[in-house]
Amino acid sequence: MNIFVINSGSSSIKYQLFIQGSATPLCSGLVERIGHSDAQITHKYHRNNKEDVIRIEQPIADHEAGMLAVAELLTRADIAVVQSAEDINVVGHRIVHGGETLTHTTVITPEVKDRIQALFPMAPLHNPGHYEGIKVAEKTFPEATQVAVFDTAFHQTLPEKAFRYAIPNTLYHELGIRVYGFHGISHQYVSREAAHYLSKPDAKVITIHLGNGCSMAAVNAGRCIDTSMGLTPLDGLIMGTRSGSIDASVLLYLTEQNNYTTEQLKNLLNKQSGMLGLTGHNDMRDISALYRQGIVEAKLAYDMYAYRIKKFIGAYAAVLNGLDAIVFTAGVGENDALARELVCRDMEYLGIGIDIAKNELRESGIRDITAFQAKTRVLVIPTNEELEIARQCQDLLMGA
Ligand SMILES: Nc1ncnc2c1ncn2[C@@H]1O[C@H](COP(=O)(O)OP(=O)(O)O)[C@@H](O)[C@H]1O
Ligand SMILES: CC(=O)OP(=O)(O)O
Ligand SMILES: [Mg+2]
Repeated sequence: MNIFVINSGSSSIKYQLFIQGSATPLCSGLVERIGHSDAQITHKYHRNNKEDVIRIEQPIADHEAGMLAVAELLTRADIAVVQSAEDINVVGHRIVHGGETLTHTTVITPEVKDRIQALFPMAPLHNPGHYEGIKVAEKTFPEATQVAVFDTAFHQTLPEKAFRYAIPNTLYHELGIRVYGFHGISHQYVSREAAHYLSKPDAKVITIHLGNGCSMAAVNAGRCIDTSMGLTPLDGLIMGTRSGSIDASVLLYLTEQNNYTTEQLKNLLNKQSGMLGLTGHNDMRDISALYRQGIVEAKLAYDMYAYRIKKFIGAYAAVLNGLDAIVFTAGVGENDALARELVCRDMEYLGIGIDIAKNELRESGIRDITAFQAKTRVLVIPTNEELEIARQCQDLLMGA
């Protein structure tokens, strides 16, 4: 069985093709900077037992165009990862928002598609791209079983005291307004990897997923008990273009005093805020370069970014009533030593400290950057949402 996994984030599409049971993909790739004229596809595949890479730079207007380009690469005769589209048996899709009804990995039916579409307002940067991805995959791989794996599923174990908002009960019961939480596929994967690494199945772990979107989870013995995103992937940490937590009155103020429309507010908080709003850039590579040049906006933005994470670490150490490890993951978490250093600075009270030299090393695999004799382990664990999705597809279809 060949499983093709599609992970579309807000700014990128990642994909991997697995043979059932193998953790090493036949090919993998990344479409970056979707919506920009200098978008890029990096496609890696194996030929004659060695890895080849193709890089294509071309404008990619949206997720549909990105998906079409990927589908073409997969079956391109000169690469021949698969002979034809029929060789793909399963397509696993990452779906950010499953709401209250789509709580487990499931085969995609017309009804599932309708529900994903109905959730567009709750994941405006994501579910529309996923929906396009499903439509393209159905056309390109008509023989394959399409499977949805939800970012919200891992957070279904949150206790009610953690997932409810203190607003009238009817808004929860009638409209489903509650904390759902996101990046669950990643939090699940890295928290399990951390527990293995620590040889401690009942480990208390805080996972910190810092990509374009950023979120944290408190995981106790493999069960998620709290998380920083909410009804939508806007709440919590400061992100590339999203504000994270903000007093809801700011929105009322802007509406009443400055005539902002809901469309303007949506754009403001989702697309113009976060690191972009503070520095004019949303890619941490650009912002860290500015930080090192001493640009004050970049310094303040990094300090705010790290400070918000610190506050959640404190909160989650409290709700876990203990802490074995914190885990950094995703694009920023895995690559940005400065962000990790600022987060872990002055955290001795919680037993957190990092080895500055180890923090700067660039190595693949799990990295333990804990300072000598610090009580809480600080780990950098590369996430692999695609492998987690492939495993969940396999479990669903093989009945494991
Ligand atoms: N070497 C690096 N240093 C700092 N940040 C990086 C580096 N590489 C990638 N990033 C950051 O990772 C982000 C993308 O993370 P990723 O997890 O792939 O996000 P998403 O899934 O939301 O598209 C980029 O916006 C960039 O800021
Ligand atoms: C939920 C979310 O924000 O996802 P991503 O980080 O992939 O945009
Ligand atoms: Mg992501």
